[in-house]
Amino acid sequence: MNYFISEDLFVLEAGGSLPGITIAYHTYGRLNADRSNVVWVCHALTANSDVARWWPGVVGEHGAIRPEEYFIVCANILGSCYGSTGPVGAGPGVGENGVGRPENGGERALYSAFPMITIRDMVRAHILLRKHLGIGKVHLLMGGSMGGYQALEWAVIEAGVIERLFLIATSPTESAWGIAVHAAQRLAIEADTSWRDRSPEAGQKGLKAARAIGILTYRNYGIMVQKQTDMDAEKLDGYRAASYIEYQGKKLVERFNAYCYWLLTKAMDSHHIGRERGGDVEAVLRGMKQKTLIIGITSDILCPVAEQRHMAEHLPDSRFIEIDSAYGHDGFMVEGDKIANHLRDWLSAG
Ligand SMILES: CC(=O)SCCNC(=O)CCNC(=O)[C@H](O)C(C)(C)COP(=O)(O)OP(=O)(O)OC[C@H]1O[C@@H](n2cnc3c(N)ncnc32)[C@H](O)[C@@H]1OP(=O)(O)O
Ligand SMILES: N[C@@H](CCO)C(=O)O
Repeated sequence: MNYFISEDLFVLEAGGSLPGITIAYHTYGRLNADRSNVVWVCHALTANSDVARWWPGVVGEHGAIRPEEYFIVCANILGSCYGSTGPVGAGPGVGENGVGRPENGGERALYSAFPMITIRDMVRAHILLRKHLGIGKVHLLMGGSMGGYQALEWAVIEAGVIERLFLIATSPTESAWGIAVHAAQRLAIEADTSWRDRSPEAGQKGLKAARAIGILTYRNYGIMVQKQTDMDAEKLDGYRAASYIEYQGKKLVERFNAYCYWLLTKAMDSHHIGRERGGDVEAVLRGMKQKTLIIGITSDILCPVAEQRHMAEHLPDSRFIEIDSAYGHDGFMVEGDKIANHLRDWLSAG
């Protein structure tokens, strides 16, 4: 893990500011002589900069994007808890779920006093890092779900820097459905009596419930019935599906923080590539010149394929592919091999 620190005032889109920011990031491979082999990956809500770990089929030694060929960068998003500036502080020593203390002058936690951020703020932080790394062109910018939100924004903001795009399970605006899901998740966090305590443990029960709500939208009816149906017809309690959902909530609490989750769902709600650009999403898409691969997952109930098809219809130079996966929205991470095959094929077509 590397850390980039910018000591300049970072003015936020919604009106607040941060006195400086820290960005935690991973790189894999080497920049080639003419700096033309950069692949930048934007991660989704609860992932982190170690993309080779969470997207192994797609990025890494055995993936479509290999460090032998590309200089791969992935940065932890602003507002998260994996080392970048966020509600629980930043820098080495801050634990993933915010528990721990910053070392080496790392930033202190602001908790609920942390200002509102948007997807554009995340992108502007990535741009600072891009410049710091001496990268002039990004050959391929890619992301799924909220990672795709950042990729789209970045491709609009720096049209001359981003050469190609790969977008999966994502959309040019947050849908009313997504906003409603996030509102329900924040209600769960806010209902926790420890919420807003000035502690990294605040809101953990609420976070568990919020993740449980999220899982219902990251999966779907089919996979739940297929994997979690009880065979014991005599049961009256202790069902597998209930235990699965509870376990998923508990697992997230061990690696994520309620303040960050609350803040990042707000940032997702703000996603709209037409904002301050005339409001016309289709016109903004038509103005994007990058060669773009778009993948939708047929069973995705959070960002349904209709959203990706809509993007493909308006982006001037795109290839659109639907993949079948039982996993729904999270198929964008689980189906690494299928995704890698389409990505390789698209990249080799030039
Ligand atoms: C630091 C890191 O961990 S790096 C990766 C961190 N995660 C991210 O980056 C975010 C993106 N990743 C994700 O959202 C997820 O990891 C995904 C989508 C890729 C895969 O989800 P998973 O939870 O691993 O898969 P799945 O839904 O099949 O659940 C499997 C887990 O549920 C458990 N489980 C399955 N059925 C049940 C049940 N009935 N009751 C209780 N537990 C159950 C399994 O034992 C397994 O546990 P484990 O994760 O401790 O091995
Ligand atoms: N499972 C994903 C969902 C959001 O795309 C995550 O936790 O980041």
